[in-house]
Amino acid sequence: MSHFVELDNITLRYGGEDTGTVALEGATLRVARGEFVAVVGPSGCGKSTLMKALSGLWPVNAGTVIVAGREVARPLEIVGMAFQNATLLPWRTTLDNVMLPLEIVQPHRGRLRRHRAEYEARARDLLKLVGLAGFEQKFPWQLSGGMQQRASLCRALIHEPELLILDEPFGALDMFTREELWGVMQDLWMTKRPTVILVTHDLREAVYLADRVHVMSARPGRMVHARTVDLARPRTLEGTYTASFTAITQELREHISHARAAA
Ligand SMILES: Nc1ncnc2c1ncn2[C@@H]1O[C@H](COP(=O)(O)OP(=O)(O)OP(=O)(O)O)[C@@H](O)[C@H]1O
Repeated sequence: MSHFVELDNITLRYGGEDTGTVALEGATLRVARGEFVAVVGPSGCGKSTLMKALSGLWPVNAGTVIVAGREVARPLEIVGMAFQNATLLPWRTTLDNVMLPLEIVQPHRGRLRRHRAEYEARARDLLKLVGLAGFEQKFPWQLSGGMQQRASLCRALIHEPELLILDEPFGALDMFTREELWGVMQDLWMTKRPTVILVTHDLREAVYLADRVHVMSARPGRMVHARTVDLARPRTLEGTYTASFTAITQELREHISHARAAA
């Protein structure tokens, strides 16, 4: 069966052959369409690098990257991204920040002028879904960090990307806000069903959100363990304290400890 995302035996090196840093070596990851996958691993193991390879932002030295049946050779347009910092443009309102990808990505770019009302309604719907109704005309600096991150999730989804890459999107937030946004993210995913790849340091976050969690080795990174999370959805915060949930986080923790010790 061909998967929506196929990273096969990737090697990626920053810098020259002799002096460079080998960030990934023999990394393989397959994700089916509509799946939610999390990637965890020791610090500096190459998680963000894997996302750069996947999105076409950085070319690989060996191996293949295939998304939606096509080899990735340049930055992908069917991808939405959100990072640790919300990176909203301070001079744009929340609504205009969310609509930004529509000004860049085709076919929306060509349609935006004539169909602005339709697109604006889509942006307002998304903002409502994440609890930001009424904040459309506020500027980023008038929002809390958690609200900015909600807006950045809307921006990542506005062009209805088939693939959503989330690199530590909740990492800079306090624990309560982070937990709240897990629920928001789960709702967004259950409503829109994009394929999601989430990089995180937080094992509770990974298990709460993902269908499957992949553990990477220390650098040079490759996949060393995959754990299916077969807990019913929608998942709840209370559920993260049950024995079946903590058994999974514990198992993942042990794999990460081994990966760190082997470094
Ligand atoms: N642009 C770059 N040039 C040179 N080396 C880089 C570059 N980006 C990352 N690296 C190195 O590649 C390795 C993997 O980095 P990467 O950011 O992918 O790890 P990570 O697993 O996401 O880290 P963390 O968990 O700390 O966020 C690290 O040793 C890092 O220093």
